[in-house]
Amino acid sequence: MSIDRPTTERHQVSVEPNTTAAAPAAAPNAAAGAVDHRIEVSDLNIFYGDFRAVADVSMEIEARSITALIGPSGCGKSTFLRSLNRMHEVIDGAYVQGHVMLNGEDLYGPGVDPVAVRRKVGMVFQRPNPFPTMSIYDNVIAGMKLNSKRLRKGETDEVVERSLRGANLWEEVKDRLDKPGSGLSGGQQQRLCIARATAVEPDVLLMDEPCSALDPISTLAIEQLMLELRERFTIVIVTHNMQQAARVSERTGFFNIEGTGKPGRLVEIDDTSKIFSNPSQQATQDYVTGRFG
Ligand SMILES: Nc1ncnc2c1ncn2[C@@H]1O[C@H](COP(=O)(O)OP(=O)(O)OP(=O)(O)O)[C@@H](O)[C@H]1O
Repeated sequence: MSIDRPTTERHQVSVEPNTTAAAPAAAPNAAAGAVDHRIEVSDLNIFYGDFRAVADVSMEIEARSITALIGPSGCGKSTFLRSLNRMHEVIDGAYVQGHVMLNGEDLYGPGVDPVAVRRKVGMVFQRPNPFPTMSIYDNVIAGMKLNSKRLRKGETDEVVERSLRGANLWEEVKDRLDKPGSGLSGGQQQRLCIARATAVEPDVLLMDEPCSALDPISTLAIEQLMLELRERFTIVIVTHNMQQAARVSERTGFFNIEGTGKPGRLVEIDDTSKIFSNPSQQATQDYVTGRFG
């Protein structure tokens, strides 16, 4: 889409799901009575003007787990992901019909402020996009500043350290926090973007092909980080890399498209191990075994 295209990364045949990522029966650290950050999407249709890009999606996204969205190019994965924090609305003429519930609140309900939605539902993009001239420190607190709260230095120091530690970046940058974020490697920049997204303590983290611009070592670091972050956040990731979906996610949703000009649809969503070994739908089987896409 006009949103970033994937690079050369393509899915492979014969993907072995990583059973170590198997879904815990209950959210790992969901305290009794705590609000769980589960998402319920019902009858969601997403339009760019007259064009319906995504049709009739209903799904439940489990709290504090990783849900991967896979499917061929143009089937609407990024569009759907962006609709989960109303990010698609930055495109003129884009709108949705349907409901996205988070913590019992409809993110599309009357009077709901999209900026408030994006505070609860953070996003990490395909290409690391730290503010280039801003220091590492200021990058981390950029979102908090936008939220307009006046912050004391002691407070921000604490947030910066906590967020960078949480993104497994602290040790690498603690001695150069005043240097520009653009001076970091691609993988470090992506971890900086994750620190920035988590600094505002969102409930949900959306990741749109977060590793597709990274080398294998940095990819591994981000995947490891995702497994740690799922203890605290509900994570939804779009990926073209089926091994990645199998390695990190507990649930996988397969989207498909019948042809050019047709809307993308959710074919099925299930436990990742089932999607890759014994999916319910033939189209899913064909896709995960590399017969098309
Ligand atoms: N800004 C836009 N205006 C109009 N149509 C758009 C826009 N962005 C995306 N689309 C269309 O919406 C459909 C879904 O695109 P989307 O990028 O969400 O699919 P995708 O599955 O994420 O694709 P890819 O894997 O190639 O990134 C496509 O037909 C695309 O051309």
